[in-house]
Amino acid sequence: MNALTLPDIAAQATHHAQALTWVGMADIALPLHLAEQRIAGRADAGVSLDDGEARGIHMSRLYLALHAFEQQPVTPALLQQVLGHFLDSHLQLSNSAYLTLRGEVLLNRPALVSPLSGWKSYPLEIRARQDTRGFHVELQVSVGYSSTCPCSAALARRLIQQRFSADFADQPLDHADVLAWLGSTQGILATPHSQRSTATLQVRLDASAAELPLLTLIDDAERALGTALQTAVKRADEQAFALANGQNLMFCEDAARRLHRCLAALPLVAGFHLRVVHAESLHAHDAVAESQQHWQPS
Ligand SMILES: Nc1nc2c(ncn2[C@@H]2O[C@H](COP(=O)(O)OP(=O)(O)OP(=O)(O)O)[C@@H](O)[C@H]2O)c(=O)[nH]1
Repeated sequence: MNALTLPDIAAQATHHAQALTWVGMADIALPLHLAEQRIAGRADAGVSLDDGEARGIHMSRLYLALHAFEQQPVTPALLQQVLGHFLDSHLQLSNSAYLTLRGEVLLNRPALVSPLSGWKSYPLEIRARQDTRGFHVELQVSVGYSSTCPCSAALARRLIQQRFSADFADQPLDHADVLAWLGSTQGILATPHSQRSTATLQVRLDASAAELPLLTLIDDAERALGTALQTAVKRADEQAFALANGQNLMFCEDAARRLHRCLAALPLVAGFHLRVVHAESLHAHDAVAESQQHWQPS
């Protein structure tokens, strides 16, 4: 029995004519080349079914077109080529093609002070679309960082001032006594709260972008925040991290504004959306801020 003798249900006419917005496959396992590494990816591949009379699309044609990612790094040109295959293999059926790739890259990050390094993971998503309006590609990546509450820091400082005032009332200030007091927990009696935080950055690339600016996006965002999560940490690194947090006190609004400025300065970015989530240690809920520029949800 060969393909010619097998019934092709997809090619039949349907009894309930209706065009469909998206038809395809979700969560396909797929190796991807990104950031000069091979990662375990997942793909959602689909097309619109504009011919409402046609029973179905040809799933295998979309699936086989994904093989192109096995040999080459993911670039806007490759995404456009694969979407072109989706449409070419669905002539008269589909006007729009969609592809979402998901995965995470591991980047080796140096410690702040010690000569150590370790791996940090960055979840990412790439969404591409080819339709009558043209080719459209978005890159999304999540970046973890630390945020120390500026209000909490100010309140802690006030308590320290009050304790200082009480402990050194009615006595001349002695340098050695003050130094010892500064190093004691009864002197520095309050600390501000910090939280592990996440920025989810989505950028829509300009049509002329030849590469996905994954590393630039991550590096620039971490630089803008100043308190990226660390990997290998010795005490010297932890002390440097404490200093970085103290010098970068951030409400979620502050983090969002820093990142807005950072994304607005990136070349070949036509629009962006960002969302920061501070998983509060003061509350049992999160503090969240969003910002965007020239952004329409896809
Ligand atoms: N359209 C459609 N196909 C499905 C679905 N679920 C499973 N399939 C199967 O996907 C398989 C591949 O479909 P096609 O790409 O049309 O396969 P084919 O007819 O051998 O390939 P072509 O000759 O290229 O059309 C078929 O065996 C379908 O039964 C579904 O919900 N919709």
